[in-house]
Amino acid sequence: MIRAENICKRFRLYRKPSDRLKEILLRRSYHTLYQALEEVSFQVADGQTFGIIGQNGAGKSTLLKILTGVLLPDSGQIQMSGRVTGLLELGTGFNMEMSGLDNIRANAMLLGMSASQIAARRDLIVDFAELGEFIHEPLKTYSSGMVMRLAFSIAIHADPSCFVVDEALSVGDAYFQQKCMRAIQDFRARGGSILFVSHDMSAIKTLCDQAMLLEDGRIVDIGSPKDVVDHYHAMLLHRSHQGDVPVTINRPVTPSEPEPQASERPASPLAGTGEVELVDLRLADAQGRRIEQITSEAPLTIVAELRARRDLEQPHYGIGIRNRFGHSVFETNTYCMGETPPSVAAGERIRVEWRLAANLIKGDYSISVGVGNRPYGTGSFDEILFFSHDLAMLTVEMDPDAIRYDGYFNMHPKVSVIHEEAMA
Ligand SMILES: Nc1ncnc2c1ncn2[C@@H]1O[C@H](COP(=O)(O)OP(=O)(O)OP(=O)(O)O)[C@@H](O)[C@H]1O
Repeated sequence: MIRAENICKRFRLYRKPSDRLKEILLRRSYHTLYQALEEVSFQVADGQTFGIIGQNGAGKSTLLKILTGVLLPDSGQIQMSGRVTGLLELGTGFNMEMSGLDNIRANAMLLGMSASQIAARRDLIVDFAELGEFIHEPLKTYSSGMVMRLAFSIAIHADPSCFVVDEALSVGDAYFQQKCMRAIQDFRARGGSILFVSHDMSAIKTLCDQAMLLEDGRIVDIGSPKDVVDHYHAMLLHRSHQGDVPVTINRPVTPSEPEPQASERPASPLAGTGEVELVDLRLADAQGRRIEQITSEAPLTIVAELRARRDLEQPHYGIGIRNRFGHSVFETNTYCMGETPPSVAAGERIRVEWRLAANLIKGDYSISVGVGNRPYGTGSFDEILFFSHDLAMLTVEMDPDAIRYDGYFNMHPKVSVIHEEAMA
């Protein structure tokens, strides 16, 4: 278990390296203070996977360094039931002049392992790292992938109660990454907890039990991974928006407020300028009847009725379908489809009809809707006027006449089986 309460960390920033020396010699302040973490509190139960997300510079690495003991917080309390290990900055605590074997000894001691524990684990660490004869060579002769192998092997064999999984893992080759993932899954199955820091939002939603969103060193949201990732996406839209009217994120939950009951909680953050209003969203079958359930493979129509409160010179309309894990199974928009919808005048009402084949596997899906203006690049917009997930639900039932399959979609396969005598 990890309980972090009101963690604060400030860094001194110097304009020039020589200012540090001047500060000591002249006993005058030559620095400014940068608040990297402010009042960060959270809890990770044993066996839980806790995701930490946020943009570059949000404070994720600083928090991990504090949890692993690499940095001390300025204030705040941390309670944990054992040690937290992970890769962090590769080679923290490694001596590049020493051999792999000597580094195992030194690094394991830094992690708090006793001499007898190190002796007992040494062969396991060496075998897992698969460095062959390089284990006797100085680390300066290693590639970054080889350093990562050694660092991971030590960290996972150091009997942590919590393991940090972050982007440093991606330094390893595909074979070793898979091996690491299996070791992490075994660790979790034995009741270990995991702090997972990633920019891969699908992985956060799939792997984590809870997630926390950091922004400028503060917690912006904490809760179910799907909600927190949605909040993060809304924040990114907010950032990319160029229009005169700012995007607001309609998500009133903050960590200091009591968590609302699930039924009271807004389904997903609604991001937008308020200049386009969603009047109605309905799902219809081939006969145009309003539905909430459909048979796989049947034609589906999604109708979004919108009202513009201002002129939109280059409007585009988007649609998204997500499965119950919040994974996008399909999303597109009129810009990405090469369409050029007509401009819209203030006060005008628009009906956007999407006709799709619902060739999805049996399950529950949610519908997302977006409206942007002035597209650029491969699918970005200068202005995000409306964007929200989970606005309607759709249940897909299996078509009894369709093939049986697993995965997300029926890709309508055709197959040929050719015997040797018939091969060219
Ligand atoms: N030793 C340091 N001295 C001064 N400032 C620092 C130091 N370490 C981090 N910072 C600053 O603290 C802020 C948070 O940095 P941190 O590395 O924790 O962010 P992050 O969320 O991990 O970002 P990224 O996703 O890019 O890894 C940044 O603005 C960074 O410049």
